[in-house]
Amino acid sequence: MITMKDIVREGHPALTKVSQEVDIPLSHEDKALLEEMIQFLKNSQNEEVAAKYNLRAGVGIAAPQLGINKKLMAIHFEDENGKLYSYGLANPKIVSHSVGKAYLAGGEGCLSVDRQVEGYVPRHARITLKATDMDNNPVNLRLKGYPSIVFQHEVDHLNGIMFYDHINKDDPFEVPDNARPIE
Ligand SMILES: CNC(=O)c1cccc(C)c1Nc1nc(N2CCN(c3ccccc3Cl)CC2)nc(N2CSC[C@H]2C(=O)NC)n1
Ligand code: NI
Repeated sequence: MITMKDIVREGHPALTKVSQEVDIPLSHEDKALLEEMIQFLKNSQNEEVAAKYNLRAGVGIAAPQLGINKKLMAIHFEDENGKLYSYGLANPKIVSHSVGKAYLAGGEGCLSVDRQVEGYVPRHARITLKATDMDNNPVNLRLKGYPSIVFQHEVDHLNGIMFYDHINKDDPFEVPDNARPIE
């Protein structure tokens, strides 16, 4: 099972590299890795399991965070309406996005960053994302709100980008024009 010792932290080269696309259909190894990544997210959100294995809670994780520079990422969470987002994705690509921006009012956290980095992370408000899922099916997702932010955070990891790269250095809490806060 994946635990915090498997997650590389800031300064590890895997986090700033552009990862490689994976072959489709997925190899057994890549599919198994996606399954393990989803299981980690479920474990991290379960109070008992997280306490037992000292896991930090996350709703997304990308293979570079495990030191593996492959374009593989996992997302697992329920939104406020109880809609389940649970995906193991290969070669995700943002194919279109809104002009408008959005940001998490609470800022962003990352399993590979062991410190609080203050500031708003401006991102596209809405995105259309294409990818291949764990069963080798094409996925075409139109996302907005919190899900849109989470998917963008993880796609960034596959391109070697950390959330704080987006924070305005002069004014971390500057609200970009036509940006909306996501509570
Ligand atoms: C510094 N301020 C903050 O962190 C921050 C502060 C306030 C609000 C938000 C909204 C913040 N921001 C933020 N909160 C989260 N979680 C909220 C708690 N939750 C969780 C916790 C416990 C059980 C189950 C669950 Cl579900 C896990 C997820 N996650 C992310 N990110 C950035 S996008 C990828 C995602 C990620 O998984 N990071 C590890 N950001
Ligand atoms: Ni992260």
